[in-house]
Amino acid sequence: MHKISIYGASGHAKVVLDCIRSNSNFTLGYLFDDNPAVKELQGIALSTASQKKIEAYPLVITIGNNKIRKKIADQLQSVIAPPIIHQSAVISTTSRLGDGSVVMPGVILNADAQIGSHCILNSGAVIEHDCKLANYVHISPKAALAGNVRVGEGTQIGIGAQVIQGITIGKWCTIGAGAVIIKDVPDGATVVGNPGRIIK
Ligand SMILES: CC(=O)SCCNC(=O)CCNC(=O)[C@H](O)C(C)(C)COP(=O)(O)OP(=O)(O)OC[C@H]1O[C@@H](n2cnc3c(N)ncnc32)[C@H](O)[C@@H]1OP(=O)(O)O
Repeated sequence: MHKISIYGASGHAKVVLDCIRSNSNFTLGYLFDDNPAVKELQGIALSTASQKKIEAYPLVITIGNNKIRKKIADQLQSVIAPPIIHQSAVISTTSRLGDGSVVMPGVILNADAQIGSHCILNSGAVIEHDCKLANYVHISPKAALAGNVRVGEGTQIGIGAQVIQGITIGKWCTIGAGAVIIKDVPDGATVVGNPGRIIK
């Protein structure tokens, strides 16, 4: 079994811990958090993030906010963990997942999809064939991307949102909960509703 450390004692971390527990290849190494006031998560004691401990095992950054996850990843001098995949996820053998990415229960990742590093594919998300997601993307629970969708770095697709086939969504966008995206979305936009409209 390979030890994996996690950085960020958050609610998101609890689900990543479940993913680690569901996977016979991995067991928990250290658990870190920036906030010295946080002492434990689910009864697991936090470790002091000394460089020696940070480097001891490959790391997954368990911070849901995409910008903060990127900031921490840029700061840390550590080997990043291979993708952590809950055993209930259905992952095409022809798809690719970058290091530091996490795949929550019930995800479907279909043929030839390519997922960057430090991404979150959250519970029950569907990522169809040939989708391409850049680094630090978060696909929230039950969101669905049809075939050939492109998603730029740091973008969050909100819970239950749907994106039709062939759409390109830019970098650091926010797609609102339940939005239906039928047109390309420029970098940095916030889009809500059905059909999706830009509000920021
Ligand atoms: C495991 C987990 O928990 S993963 C986390 C999953 N979480 C999500 O998916 C959250 C997604 N976030 C949202 O949907 C948010 O509402 C956002 C980011 C789109 C907008 O948030 P804010 O920037 O704070 O916008 P705000 O709440 O001020 O709303 C602005 C306007 O958009 C509307 N609006 C906001 N969100 C939505 C939405 N999802 N669908 C339709 N309209 C919306 C508001 O009603 C408001 O309209 P008004 O100006 O006519 O009053």
